[in-house]
Amino acid sequence: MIRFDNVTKVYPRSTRPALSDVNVNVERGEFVFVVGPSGSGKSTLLRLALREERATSGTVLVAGQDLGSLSARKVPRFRREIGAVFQDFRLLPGKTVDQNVAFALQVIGKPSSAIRQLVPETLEMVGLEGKGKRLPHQLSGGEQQRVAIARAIVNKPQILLCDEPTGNLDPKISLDIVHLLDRVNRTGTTVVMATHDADTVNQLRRRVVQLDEGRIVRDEQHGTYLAPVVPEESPVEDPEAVEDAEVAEEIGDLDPERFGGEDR
Ligand SMILES: Nc1ncnc2c1ncn2[C@@H]1O[C@H](COP(=O)(O)OP(=O)(O)OP(=O)(O)O)[C@@H](O)[C@H]1O
Repeated sequence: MIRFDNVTKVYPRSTRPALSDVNVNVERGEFVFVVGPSGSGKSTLLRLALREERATSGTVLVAGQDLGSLSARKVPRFRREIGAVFQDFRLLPGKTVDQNVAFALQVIGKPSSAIRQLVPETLEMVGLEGKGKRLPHQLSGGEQQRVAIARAIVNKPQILLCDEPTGNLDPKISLDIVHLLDRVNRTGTTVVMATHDADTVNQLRRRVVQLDEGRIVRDEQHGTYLAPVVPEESPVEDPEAVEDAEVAEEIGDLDPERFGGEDR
């Protein structure tokens, strides 16, 4: 369903490849976590699969299409097969929940009778029944992400690509969202989710593809993820902060209150 053969991606004006000779094959119906530290290439992998970017070399095949030879004119039709969910939800702020989800169908010319049926059905599936008339700002973060998922799946895409969908949510809500994606997967949709979130990866025990500096370093069925430990920053490692501290000390030396200035 998604296949990368020897894929390398070097962004313009960049010397280091964002992805380096990546080979991965995601079968129809799989649920795959793409994990790795910041900058390891997770988003780049998803952008290539969505044809937002093109590979510098190698072949990207998605839903039977070779994306290297797909003309720009055919990209919109290709994207209809694919739902996408992002960390920042990307909802239309002036439209209600119903309208946000319906919009995804209107742009592809679905008749209004189908829209009237599909929108409530999908909102029920994501647990948002009764919230269709609200605007995005009247929802919690977790609920907004459910709207984004409803919008992504309302057209029943073959593939759902999710880039850090739980990045802005607290741990319990994140787990609810991942369980929802798991349910979507069980309806037959292939799901690929990029994440830093080790807890949710370890709860689900699905396939884990781990990237490091643009290379696949691990690919395990029923995998786990041990997120790298980021060393704590030393409070005085910034040279400007050190200079500020020294200046503050000098000013302190001149502080009249500290040196009997009140006697002057
Ligand atoms: N549009 C771009 N132009 C140039 N370099 C880019 C661009 N997008 C990403 N990169 C670089 O490519 C590398 C991989 O970035 P990418 O966003 O794919 O990583 P990531 O694993 O998704 O990171 P994060 O978890 O922080 O989102 C990084 O070195 C990044 O700086």
